[in-house]
Amino acid sequence: MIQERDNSETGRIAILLFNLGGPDGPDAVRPFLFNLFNDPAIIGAPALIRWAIATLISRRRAPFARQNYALMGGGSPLLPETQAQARALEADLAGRGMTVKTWPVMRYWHPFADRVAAEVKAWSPDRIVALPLYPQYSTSTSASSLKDWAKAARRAGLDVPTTTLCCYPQQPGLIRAHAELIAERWRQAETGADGGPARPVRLLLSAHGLPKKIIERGDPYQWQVEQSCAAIVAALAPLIGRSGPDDLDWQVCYQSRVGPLEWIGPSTDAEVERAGRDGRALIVVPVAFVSEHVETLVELDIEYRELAEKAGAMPYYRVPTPSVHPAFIGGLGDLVVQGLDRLTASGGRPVAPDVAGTGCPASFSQCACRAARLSHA
Ligand SMILES: C=CC1=C(C)c2cc3[nH]c(cc4nc(cc5[nH]c(cc1n2)c(C)c5CCC(=O)O)C(CCC(=O)O)=C4C)c(C)c3C=C
Ligand SMILES: [Fe+2]
Ligand SMILES: [Fe+2]
Repeated sequence: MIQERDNSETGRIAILLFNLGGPDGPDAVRPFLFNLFNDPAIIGAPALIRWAIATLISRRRAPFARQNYALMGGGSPLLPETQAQARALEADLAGRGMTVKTWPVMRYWHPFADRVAAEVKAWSPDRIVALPLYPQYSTSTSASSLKDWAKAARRAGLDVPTTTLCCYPQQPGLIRAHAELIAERWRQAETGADGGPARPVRLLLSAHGLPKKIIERGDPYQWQVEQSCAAIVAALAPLIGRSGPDDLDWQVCYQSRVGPLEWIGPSTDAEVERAGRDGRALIVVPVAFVSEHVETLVELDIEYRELAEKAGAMPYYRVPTPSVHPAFIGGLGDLVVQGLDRLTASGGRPVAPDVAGTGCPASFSQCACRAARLSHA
């Protein structure tokens, strides 16, 4: 349901859309990788050792990563995708009578937080909404971006009442967008629309993985991914004429493993192979990304598709990310309105938590829903 606002009530609102960032050309691949591996949220070693590790890994990984980015024209589409989401969100909120300006803020490549903080200060907003484009909270993503922003805002002398959206693993618009996008592919798969005979279908809900030790330290990411997946399958079932989640063949799995550490599982590649052994067609859904980039356009569309062909898990359908799906953008709009309401109710200060019953497993310092005293949406 759209929540209406009138302009005089809301003032000038700056919305920050946080994401990871991606190289904008071949020369940017190595410095982008360096920035990523030099982040203490990714490699938790002392600064000098981390710098040396980041230098080494980025040098080694760059040629291989460059080949993947070359398959998308040399650079990442993540920034243009995020800019399209920013325009769509501005249009959604304009339709509710709100004056907003939206900035993408990237963690490891341009536009960096320092530049955006200077631009936001020059625009002179009355309030700021910090909205990570990560539905599921992780210390390695949302927390890293929010810390980076807090430092940049201090350096820029930007001191404006701010509401921070922690995470929204079950936000109804997000879930509906996923379910509708899956349902389209499901109908094609079940009718054998690609020319082949229809086979039983397995749904793989694939999220970016994380090293196990990050989860063991209390990061709520995996728990929230599982919450998203359960909600998506529950919303999907009636759209495809099933009685509920138990009436569907579905599996949560984790992609994009990097480095020698043990990562959470099951891995998406192992699940693709298992689907082949079980004689299943596959529908693969990226559940932790909200836009297209190397992990979807190369890893899911090329690498896992090839694996599925080899394993006999065909046909293989990849569901698009929520991107500018109206239900998803409307859901982001609702989150913005709810965040601003909390800020108003608290007179500009973070509000008392509504965390009872969320079951969030994170320790106090590790999930913004508690640290920033916000609730899960
Ligand atoms: C849910 C989102 C993400 C989590 C969690 C995450 C953790 C994480 N990532 C790496 C290492 C790499 N990630 C890379 C690309 C990449 N990662 C995400 C999202 C999450 N990462 C996105 C959206 C992208 C795409 C960037 C783009 O192209 O625009 C890469 C670079 C690609 C490559 O070389 O494979 C690396 C490296 C780690 C180590 C990690 C958790 C500790
Ligand atoms: Fe990543
Ligand atoms: Fe939490």
